[in-house]
Amino acid sequence: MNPVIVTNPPRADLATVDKLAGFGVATVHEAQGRTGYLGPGLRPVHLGSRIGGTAVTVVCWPGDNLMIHAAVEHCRPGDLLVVTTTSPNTDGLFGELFATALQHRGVRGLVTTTGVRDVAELHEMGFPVWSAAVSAQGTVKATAGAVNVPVTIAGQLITPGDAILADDDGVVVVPRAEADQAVAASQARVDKEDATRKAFQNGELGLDRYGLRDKLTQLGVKYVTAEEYGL
Ligand SMILES: O=C([O-])CC(=O)C(=O)O
Ligand SMILES: [Mg+2]
Repeated sequence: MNPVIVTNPPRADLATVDKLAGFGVATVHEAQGRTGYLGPGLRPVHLGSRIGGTAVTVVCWPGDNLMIHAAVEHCRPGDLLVVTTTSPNTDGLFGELFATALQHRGVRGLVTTTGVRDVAELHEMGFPVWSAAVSAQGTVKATAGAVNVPVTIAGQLITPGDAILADDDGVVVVPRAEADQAVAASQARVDKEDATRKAFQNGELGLDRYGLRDKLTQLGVKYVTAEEYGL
């Protein structure tokens, strides 16, 4: 671990981030070729938020939130804090006091591979959090880590300034350089799904709409009566 704090990294355009957030995590993940999803291990502490922001990354040591304190002063309006640790740890590194400081700076939310606490207060404040755990376990402020360096969560690379989108389905990262392309691809997917939804509302089957009957035949799937099957 190289202890470093990187200041003012370039960020994705916030209007573009807001457009991406509006599409939702599943749509953007699909639209960018089923990449960027940070996995089912990161869950919203409270349901019902759909946000996007630009990543400020933090690498802490397990059970140590020193670098979150260091990161706060480098946060700008529109950012979203992304915290991970040098090895897996579910202690409650983050709570309402950090959220208060971040809200003051215009930070939109937190994504962390650790645990968080003060969840009732976080809910009351309207500060959205995605975490691996809820844990009251307290932590120390002792060990140097890093702020605004590239990190990997669930195999996905997050570079500071990338777009991070989060909703009830989880969290997805969109690389800064690919944000415009992801907007176009997501809009195309929404248009396609709008047409599919209308068709389903009219009773059309996915089997016919997607040409899946032939596929079933090709795969050797046979129709048999319940009697033939012995039911
Ligand atoms: O202070 C801590 O260690 C974490 C916390 O509970 C808070 O931010 O309120
Ligand atoms: Mg607290």
